[in-house]
Amino acid sequence: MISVDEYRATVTELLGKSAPASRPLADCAGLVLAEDLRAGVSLPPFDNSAMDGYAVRSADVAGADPAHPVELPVTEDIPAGRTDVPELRPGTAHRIMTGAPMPVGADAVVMVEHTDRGAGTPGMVRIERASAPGTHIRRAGEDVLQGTVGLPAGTVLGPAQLGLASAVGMDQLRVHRPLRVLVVSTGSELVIPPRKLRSGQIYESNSVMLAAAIRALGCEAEIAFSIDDVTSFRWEIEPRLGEFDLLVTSGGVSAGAYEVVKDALSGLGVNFTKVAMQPGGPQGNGRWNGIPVVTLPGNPVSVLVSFEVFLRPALLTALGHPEVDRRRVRARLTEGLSSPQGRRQFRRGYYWQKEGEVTGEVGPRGGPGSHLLAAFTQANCLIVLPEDVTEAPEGSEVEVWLL
Ligand SMILES: Nc1nc2c(c(=O)[nH]1)N[C@H]1C(S)=C(S)[C@@H](COP(=O)(O)OP(=O)(O)OC[C@H]3O[C@@H](n4cnc5c(N)ncnc54)[C@H](O)[C@@H]3O)O[C@H]1N2
Ligand code: MOO
Repeated sequence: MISVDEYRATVTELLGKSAPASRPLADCAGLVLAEDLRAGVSLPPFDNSAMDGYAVRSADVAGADPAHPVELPVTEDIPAGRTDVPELRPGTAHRIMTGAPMPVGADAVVMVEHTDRGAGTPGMVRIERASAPGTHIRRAGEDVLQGTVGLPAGTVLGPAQLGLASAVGMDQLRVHRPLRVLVVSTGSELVIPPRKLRSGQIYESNSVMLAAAIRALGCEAEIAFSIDDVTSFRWEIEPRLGEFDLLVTSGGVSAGAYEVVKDALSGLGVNFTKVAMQPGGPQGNGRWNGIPVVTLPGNPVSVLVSFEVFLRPALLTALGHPEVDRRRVRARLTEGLSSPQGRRQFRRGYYWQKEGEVTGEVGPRGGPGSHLLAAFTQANCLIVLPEDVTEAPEGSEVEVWLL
């Protein structure tokens, strides 16, 4: 048997790191920047008004207050987007909107609320507040300077990062290309909803879960199925391999008489092994026609736990993520648990933290059985019981991975 950590490292190495590729900005959410992004323009690109109001010379409105307003002629109107902004002559004001370029000659903006909005003498505005130099002006480059690194390589592209990329003029970004994954469920007992079940058949669930988990990381997933027949498995899957960066299968890897994945891929470059964990013991990995293959056991909970323990960190590494682990915390068990000697057990649990308490609590959801999928739907974490632990009493502290 191979250890969890050793197997995780093997799968991570197998997937490697995805090559950089250019993608439209709209398709980059959640992906990782592969190269430094230098700003093509400064932000703001020009001095502009932070308020709707009047651009003035501060000297012209010094001493203005509601009792002693200063009246100035309004000589221009500058909405945002105006590109020909005339100079402000001394003793005049320009009406200006938020985001509009500051005219040369103006050094302050008076908010419209501190004026009569031009409602008095036609063509004039009454300024009722003094304004120090620089008031309500957003300076060119105060956010980002042209030519500097706006986003370093390795940045995870969330809404703010994508917004900044667009703000400095990018329509494409160099990111670690998301992997295209072929997800194959195997089993002659499987039926895809809404077809009718016959006795002895079950509805398929692994491919739905795996595809959702893979897509949630930003990768692409396609689904295929195979009955437990080596010839039809190879016939269905082999011709499609070239379109994908990774093949993930479920089922057909343990010790029975019809282990389609094991029988089809043993000797072709895929190694089958047992990992010292529960669930998720029977595993396989390698290459088929040069394409990385990860074979997961068929039980649905084993599939999801194997994804969390091996595939998720490997895929995140391939995508260039700086952080590949779930957040891990210590929590007190609300119920005693037992675990097989020599295997790392991952139990489904629900974690919560009472207000004011440093250590949270965790209770199991469902037993250790790897067919108990409904219990997983009520879980928000995995409880980790190390290889040397066979009993974890109520009240003891355990490691918890927050999902
Ligand atoms: N003699 C032994 N038997 C088993 C061992 C063992 O070591 N010796 N290991 C057990 C463990 S642990 C697991 S996990 C399973 C893994 O078996 P396989 O990977 O070969 O998976 P299958 O037998 O094909 O399926 C297991 C179980 O899961 C259901 N299944 C499979 N695929 C799907 C799917 N896409 N959607 C929903 N459910 C699925 C399948 O019907 C079986 O009930 O082996 C144990 N046996
Ligand atoms: O190791 Mo199996 O994956 O318990 O269900």
